Amino acid sequence: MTTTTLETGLSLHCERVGHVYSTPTGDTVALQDVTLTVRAGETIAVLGPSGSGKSTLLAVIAGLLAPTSGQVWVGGDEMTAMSERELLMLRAHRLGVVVQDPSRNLLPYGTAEDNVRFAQRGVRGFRRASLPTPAVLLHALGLTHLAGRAVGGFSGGEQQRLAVAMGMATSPGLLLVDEPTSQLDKANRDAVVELIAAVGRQFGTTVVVVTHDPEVAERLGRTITITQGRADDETQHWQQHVDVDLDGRVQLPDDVLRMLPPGSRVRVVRRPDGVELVREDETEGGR
Ligand SMILES: Nc1ncnc2c1ncn2[C@@H]1O[C@H](COP(=O)(O)OP(=O)(O)OP(=O)(O)O)[C@@H](O)[C@H]1O
Repeated sequence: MTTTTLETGLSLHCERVGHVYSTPTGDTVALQDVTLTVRAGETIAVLGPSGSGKSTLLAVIAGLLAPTSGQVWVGGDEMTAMSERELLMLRAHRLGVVVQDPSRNLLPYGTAEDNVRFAQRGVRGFRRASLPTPAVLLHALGLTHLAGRAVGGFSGGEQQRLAVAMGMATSPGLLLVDEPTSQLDKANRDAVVELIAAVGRQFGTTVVVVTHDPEVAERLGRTITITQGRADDETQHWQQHVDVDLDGRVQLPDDVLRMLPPGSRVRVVRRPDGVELVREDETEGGR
């Protein structure tokens, strides 16, 4: 039987992650209580304005920055409990990072193929044999026709696509991409976003894309919004803790109150493990 050592998508979970930058002029709270979950193989966008904490969050998930509070799990392993050596191994073999500004990811005098090969240089032994070849990666990013061309002359969109190919070169389980479209026109932006989503699907990779552009986020499926260091992960809303006060009252979360406005009538359905609140429509009200 042939066994494959290729990484399949890794799940990601951040639990109450916070980060404070301490400088001689004072502290900046960049992240506060960020809790989010990304399923294995899922592609998501982290959307937020400049200064909201997106790059800090990406650096924490990439293991490049230790959060000042909270925990991060990648593929079920607690990253925030790892030694430097373990983190190094995780970054080398299981994570792919594409930093902002594509040229910072590339060697300008090499060809596209050289660049991908260079990104694979650290992978040795039996794992090396199971990596996708430069030709396969360049094809996945629509760059086959440029494989032998020096990347110094590439357009912005071509450089960005190659940067993604390099991020995927070690066959990571989790690909982190920082602002992949900030320097592109609309047509190139849409093409790059579509290709990022497509390589995620093709290789089963979990992909997190940081962007300030709502149209980019929209094209990537699920969006986690980050504002002033706080993340709003809509999937977390499905499970939220509320307290029953001493008089037996419960303060419902705002989004639930929009479904069940104050004064509305609800049916309380008893379940073995709790209760369910079901809105009674006007027509059902008298039943
Ligand atoms: N090395 C640092 N030292 C001090 N403060 C920092 C540092 N890096 C970021 N910050 C501050 O932390 C906050 C979050 O910055 P971050 O770069 O994570 O935001 P961002 O959403 O990625 O912004 P941008 O899109 O402009 O890169 C900002 O107030 C920023 O000024």
